[in-house]
Parts: sequence; structure tokens; C-alpha cells
Amino acid sequence: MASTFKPEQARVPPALQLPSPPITKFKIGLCQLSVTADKERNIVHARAAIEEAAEKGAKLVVLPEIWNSPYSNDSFPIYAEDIDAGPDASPSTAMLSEAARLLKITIVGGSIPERSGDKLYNTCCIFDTDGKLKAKHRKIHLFDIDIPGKITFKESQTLTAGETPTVVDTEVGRIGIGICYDIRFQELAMLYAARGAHLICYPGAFNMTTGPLHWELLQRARAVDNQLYVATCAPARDAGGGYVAWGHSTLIGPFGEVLATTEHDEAIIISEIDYSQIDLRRTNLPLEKQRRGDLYQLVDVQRSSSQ
Ligand SMILES: NC(=O)CCC(=O)C(=O)O
Repeated sequence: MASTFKPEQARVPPALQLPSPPITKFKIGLCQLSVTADKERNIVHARAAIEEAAEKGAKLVVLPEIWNSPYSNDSFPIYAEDIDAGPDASPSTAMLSEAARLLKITIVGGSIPERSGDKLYNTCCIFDTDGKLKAKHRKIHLFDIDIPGKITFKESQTLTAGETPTVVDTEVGRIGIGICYDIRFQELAMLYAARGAHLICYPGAFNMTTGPLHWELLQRARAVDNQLYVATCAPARDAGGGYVAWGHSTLIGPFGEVLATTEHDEAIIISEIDYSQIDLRRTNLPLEKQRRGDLYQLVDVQRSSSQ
């Protein structure tokens, strides 16, 4: 059947020029944390890891998906915090805000279960060096999978999906945010690249079935297709826990290269990001110029509707 796509219908402007970040070279810290059923302990533990990463020079620290609570539908309602109701209602994000301010670092605060009215979300908060909440990303694609005999999980039993992609300007560049299962949806990463992101951070907790096959593959694909940095941060594995996480927090460069990674135990990865590598790789392989926008297009709903 003939295609109905007409080039003149293509309304997406070409990808933005990469914005100039305040710093182009810095250390990132990925805190692969053990998570227990004791929320207070998890908060104290996460704080100590953030402090250690900052002491080792990290200007950006990333935490895992659901780091203050066990990863289970039974736990989400119990551990959820009302982030918008202020520090007393959200001790986890209060800690992140204070740590970011005192250490003068940017924090991509993994995710926690968020309560908002009668809904629950899987939410990542991003804090600036002054401790202010810059953005909140609510997981857009809920983890609902069924691999019989291996793993069945339905986040949608308790959680509601977020409705907004999140790109945030920070002192360490323009960062796109996805949470775990969000990494499977390439259009989201393409959208972030088109909006000028230097780095996409995915707090995540892949599982023991898909993790070995897909986790690194997806990260490298998102990085090499979009010629930007990808950072992931997972919880450490608890082999006796209800949900057994794959671990393997990783930093990928814009050529698809694994710059730093780890196994499944607790770890703090410190690695260097150098945004000049993005320009270099985009010059080596000028994919954006070669893209056939006359034949196919990613439509950025937000940007086209505001034109
Ligand atoms: N927490 C998650 O979204 C897990 C995603 C996952 O394991 C996958 O295979 O996808």
C-alpha cells in the first residue's frame, strides 16, 4: 500500500544545536545501593553513599530505581511519600535536597514511590546544587510483563503512569530522564536527543531474566543511536529478596562504549564524562545530517503544538 506520509506534513524542527553546558568535563557517581525493608536505614545509607561519591569528586550523583523501599506492589503504598507536600511528608527527598545543597552537587535521585492524591507514581526527583527540586519524572512506561515460569510483574496494579517526558538543564548539562522500563522505548531517547540532551539517566532495576540479555544492549543502543551519554543506576542484588535485581550500573559514552560498569554487589562507580566526545562522535558519524526526514519523522507533540 502506498505511504500517506507527505514531507510537507513533517513539522518537527531539526534537532537542536547542543546547548553549551556550564561545565563540559566532570565526574559522575553511580551509587548501586543495597535496599532493605527499613526506610530510615535506606535514607541514611543513601546519604552516606552520596557523600562518598562527592568526596571522590562526583559533581553528578545518580541513585537507583526505588531505593527507599523494597521493589514490590505491596510495598509501594506503604513507603510512598507526598513529595509536593514538603520535607516532613517526604524524608527521602528532603535528604536528597539537603545533600545536594551541602555538597554543591547535582543529584538524579533514583526513584521512590510517590503519593499524589489517590494515585501512586514511580518518581525520580532531580536536585540542583542549591538543593532546589529542578524536575520530577514520573515513570512513563509501567513495567507490566509476563514471561511464564520466569517473571511476572505488573506495576500497573498499584502505580499510575506519568504523562510527561523530562529534560532538565543542570550545572552538569542537559539531562533527559527515564526510569528503568522507559529505556525500552527508543522514541523517548530520540526525543531527548532532539531536545538537546547531553546525557540520559535511567535509574533502573532490571531482573534476572531480561537483565543478562537486554540491560547493557539497551543502554548501548540508546547511546549509540543518539550519540550521547547514557548512565544507569540499579540497586544491589539481594538474592533472598522478593524481586531480585540484575545490578550492573553502567556509564556508556556517545560511541556506544562501556566507560564504567560493575557486577551486582553494592558499589560506587566514579567515572568521567567529557561532552566534547559528543561533538567528536557527531562529526565522525554525522547521522543527524544524514537522517532522511523527508521519508520518516519523529513528531515532538509538545514542540509542534507550541509552534
Ligand atoms: N523496574 C523495571 O522497570 C524493570 C524493567 C525490566 O526488568 C525489563 O526487563 O524491562
